[in-house]
Amino acid sequence: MPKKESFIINRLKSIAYAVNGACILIRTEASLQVQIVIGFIVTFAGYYYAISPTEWLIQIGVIGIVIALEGLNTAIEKLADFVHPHQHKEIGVIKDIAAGAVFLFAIIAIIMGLIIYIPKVFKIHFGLG
Ligand SMILES: Nc1ncnc2c1ncn2[C@@H]1O[C@H](COP(=O)(O)OP(=O)(O)OP(=O)(O)O)[C@@H](O)[C@H]1O
Repeated sequence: MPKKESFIINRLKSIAYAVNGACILIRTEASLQVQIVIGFIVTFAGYYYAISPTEWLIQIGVIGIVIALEGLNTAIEKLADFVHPHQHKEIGVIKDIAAGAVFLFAIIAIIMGLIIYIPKVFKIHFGLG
């Protein structure tokens, strides 16, 4: 009977697998790379417009959710291609739905960004508010 590995060894292995997955995503997925660049741009904007600690928490949370959703979308696309490598109407619908979920949250993220930044832009650049 194979020796059961300790709880800690198993957890460390899980972290190593997850880090490997994150590296694959960052290296190979253009859409995720775009999201990361946008994440850096809004982080710069956060410093520039001196957003509050609560706004930082919201902004970092939203960036994290967008990147995580993009990663899950990629996993669904790869799974769909592996299970059914040829064109199929249902595979198309499955991929569209996965992409649609990311898109819906991206719209929410943009609205949240506008709510945070529009008053600051008007105050700093137009002296209003
Ligand atoms: N096997 C397929 N059968 C039917 N339609 C497909 C299939 N593969 C892709 N499609 C259609 O093409 C769209 C784009 O699919 P694709 O896998 O290229 O994703 P993508 O959004 O371009 O992702 P990425 O650029 O990250 O690879 C899908 O949303 C779907 O409508």
